[in-house]
Amino acid sequence: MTDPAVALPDDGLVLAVNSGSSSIKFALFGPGDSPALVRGTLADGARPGFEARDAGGAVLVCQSLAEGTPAAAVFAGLLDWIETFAGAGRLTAVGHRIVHGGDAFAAPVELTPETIEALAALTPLAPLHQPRCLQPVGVIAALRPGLLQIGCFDTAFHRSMEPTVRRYGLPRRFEQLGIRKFGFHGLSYEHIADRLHAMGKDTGSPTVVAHLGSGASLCAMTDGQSRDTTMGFSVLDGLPMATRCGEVDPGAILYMQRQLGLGLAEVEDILYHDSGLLGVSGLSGDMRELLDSPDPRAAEAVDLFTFHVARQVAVMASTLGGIERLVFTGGIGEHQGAVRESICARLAWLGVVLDVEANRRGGPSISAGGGRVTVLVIPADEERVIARHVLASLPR
Ligand SMILES: Nc1ncnc2c1ncn2[C@@H]1O[C@H](COP(=O)(O)OP(=O)(O)O)[C@@H](O)[C@H]1O
Ligand SMILES: CC(=O)OP(=O)(O)O
Ligand SMILES: [Mg+2]
Repeated sequence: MTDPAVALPDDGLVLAVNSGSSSIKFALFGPGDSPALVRGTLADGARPGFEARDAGGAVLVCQSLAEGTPAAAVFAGLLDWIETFAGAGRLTAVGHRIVHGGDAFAAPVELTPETIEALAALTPLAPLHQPRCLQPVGVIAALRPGLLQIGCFDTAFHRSMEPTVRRYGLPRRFEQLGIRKFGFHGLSYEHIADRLHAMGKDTGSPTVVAHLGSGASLCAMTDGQSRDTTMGFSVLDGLPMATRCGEVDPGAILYMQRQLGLGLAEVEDILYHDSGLLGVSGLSGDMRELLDSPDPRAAEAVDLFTFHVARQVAVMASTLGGIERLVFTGGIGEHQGAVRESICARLAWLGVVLDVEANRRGGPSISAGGGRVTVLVIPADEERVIARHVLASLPR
């Protein structure tokens, strides 16, 4: 991107906003590649407000607002709090996770009216996510005109995938019309690649990273680059997720429409909002609630999830020609030892052997000595990658 006309002062701060399907996470960073000073979550809708904690996890602020408070008021509260907490004028730039960069956006970009319009035009490619990512950009632009905002793309990390990996078995003309695998969760995978490098790990080793959160996908990685991923043209493909279906025979979708008479909007709603863990259990899309439930349908939904994760790990290993390392990240990957355990049990044939005690403690290394595959748990930190991209784009 062209250099924005803003430099980061020595006491400048960058706000990173990570808008996901089930949460908006944020973090504040100072200059240099150091951990966040403040982390928090923000919500609009039924329970609007925000909460922020310091680096040690102590609550700094917890602001609950009346139901129905618009997002603009919640962000206004956050920006005001940052000024009170850090001092007026220190916030120099805001970085945003933008889920879809399409073909045009391969690197972080300044969010101007023109680029925002181009990104909004990609909404049909990520109808659930793109508006959620762009809303805070518009809100902050209105609240703080002139504050530099930069977009960082989930899709960008996967541009290293080979043409054969990206291509679907459709007539060529559809590929020319842009129907191909894009892949998502790229900022999370970039963070894992950075961490593996910083931990002194051999990044050449064939590695499969499992980002298991509300949205879930796998990435096959070597040399810090994506070689394959389970999500595709849209965020529906691959693993069953909290409310999204994952891999489904396209014939079943045609059947729903032609034979069962469901309309397009109805089918779209089912695939994005009513499928996955929620759809199969009929109870919840939240893994914590399913693991706590005595209902057999909850166990069936968890089984479907671990079955598909293990199955797709083998698919990723096939692209890489082997697997030497498996990394768990994301809310489920970091916090649900029981889910990791059943995924790893299904992968024993690949040489995955878990150290049960280490897995209970949560890692970072959770594989047993004799296994052929090193298994790690590394916390997701898309916010840090966003902040690093923002800092790299500011003139010194
Ligand atoms: N501290 C935790 N303990 C147990 N499970 C958790 C925890 N945090 C998140 N999860 C699980 O992770 C999932 C949400 O993951 P997360 O990565 O936060 O989602 P997203 O970023 O996609 O909004 C939920 O299924 C939730 O049950
Ligand atoms: C791409 C995607 O699925 O994101 P999230 O996990 O935030 O839903
Ligand atoms: Mg997330």
